[in-house]
Amino acid sequence: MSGWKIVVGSDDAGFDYKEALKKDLENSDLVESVVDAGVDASGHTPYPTIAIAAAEMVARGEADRALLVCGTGLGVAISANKVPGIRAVTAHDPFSVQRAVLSNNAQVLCFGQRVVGLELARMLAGQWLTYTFDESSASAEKVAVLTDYEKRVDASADQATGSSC
Ligand SMILES: O=C[C@H](O)[C@H](O)COP(=O)(O)O
Repeated sequence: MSGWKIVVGSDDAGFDYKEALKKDLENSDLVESVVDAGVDASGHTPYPTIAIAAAEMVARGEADRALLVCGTGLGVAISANKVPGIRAVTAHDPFSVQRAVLSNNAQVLCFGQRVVGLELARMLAGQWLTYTFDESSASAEKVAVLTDYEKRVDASADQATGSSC
């Protein structure tokens, strides 16, 4: 592949880290493009708005991955996980970041600016870029349980509304 297409986003509590991580991503050979879903320096958009917008970009295939920051990394993860097809995690240690991709095929990584040091966050984001989920791994059938569940929920919603497609 030519490089990751990444969308970054944060609320005001994660803005400084989002800016620093965005710069790192823009300078990485492993990254093809970086889109910034906000906020800007004076922005006060609530974290769910930003996280959902970024996760929707991933769900639509406009980005491969999202890197999201709020105060704890929890709110952006909860929000991104509301978007069908998205697996978002908060991870502040190297093993969890690695397994988020290799075990869970998570497309969204979330950090808490009030939780993790900036240099550790930068290092973790750099490592995150080196991992790719192996669709032939034993983990794939476990992740498929999630996608199958989402399909079933979708199908029952369609049935309830009488939609046929
Ligand atoms: O998860 C939420 C985030 O940490 C957010 O940045 C801060 O939210 P709060 O102001 O409601 O604590």
